Amino acid sequence: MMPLLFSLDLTLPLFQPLCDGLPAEAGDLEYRHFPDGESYLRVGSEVIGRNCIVLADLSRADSQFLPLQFLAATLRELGARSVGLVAPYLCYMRQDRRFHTGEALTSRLFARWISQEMDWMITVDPHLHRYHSLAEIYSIPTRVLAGAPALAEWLSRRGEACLLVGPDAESRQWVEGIAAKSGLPFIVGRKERRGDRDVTVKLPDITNEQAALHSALIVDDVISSGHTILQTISELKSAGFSAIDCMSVHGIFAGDARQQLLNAGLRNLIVSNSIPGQSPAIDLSPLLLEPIHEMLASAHT
Ligand SMILES: O=P(O)(O)OC[C@H]1O[C@H](OP(=O)(O)OP(=O)(O)O)[C@H](O)[C@@H]1O
Repeated sequence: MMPLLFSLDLTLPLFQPLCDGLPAEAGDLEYRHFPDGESYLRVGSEVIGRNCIVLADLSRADSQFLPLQFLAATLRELGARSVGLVAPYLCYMRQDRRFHTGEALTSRLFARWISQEMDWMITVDPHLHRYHSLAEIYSIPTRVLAGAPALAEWLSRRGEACLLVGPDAESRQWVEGIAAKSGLPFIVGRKERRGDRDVTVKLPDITNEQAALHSALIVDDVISSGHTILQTISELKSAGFSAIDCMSVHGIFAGDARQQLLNAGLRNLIVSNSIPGQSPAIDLSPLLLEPIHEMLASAHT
């Protein structure tokens, strides 16, 4: 029997491609709020003995997490055979240690709560910095997919020579992967973060050959406040680059970050459809289909 695909938001750009591609039956879910703001959920589909997949946008997790947990727990109570989570963007990964005494280790707490309600989880390029794998904090089977091949494919379709630029050491993995596929040169900068919106990015010396390209493409995993990219744009402008683009797997764009980046002279802002509402150029659904099948198969064994 086909799996059931549920989401609290049926307008998520990945919902229909996953329904069609898996294929999966769209789960019938009523989700609304009571006048006091509390969530009301009612599952209309018969879920007994069925594999259920929940597609979730976690880019605004503080309002999205509780209804997600209500949904997963309800599917389980109603007799679902398994409940798996597809969270293309995985939130709460940046507080991966106590930087100051007494801080909440939110990455670990979030992972514990998700692991209590879900049987498995698939995500794309989670911010793994001081953790080496999700298994350090998630106790359920997880699968991490790399967005870089999809980014590289977009780049090869565009066919414009450019210098690939990673703003910080963490971005090296994506920039290097894309450079290997495209044969384009790359550099990686050094970032110092002093606060949420207080970062400095310093790029290494740029060779004459690299500068002669005039076109640069900044590659990063996630854009939040946009300050990492703003700093990188400023460095590239000082080095004489006239066409600056930015490509990121996850475009969160907190506040007016998107507009600030465009005002700073960014030519194109290329993001995937992991998060709704950003005119995505890169479709992640082809990446997700096979891993979801594999998770469903292993949930049976
Ligand atoms: O748009 P912004 O608000 O600048 O945030 C996005 C940046 O933050 C993350 O790294 P972070 O600076 O958290 O570094 P980390 O690898 O030390 O966690 C991420 O890799 C981006 O580079």
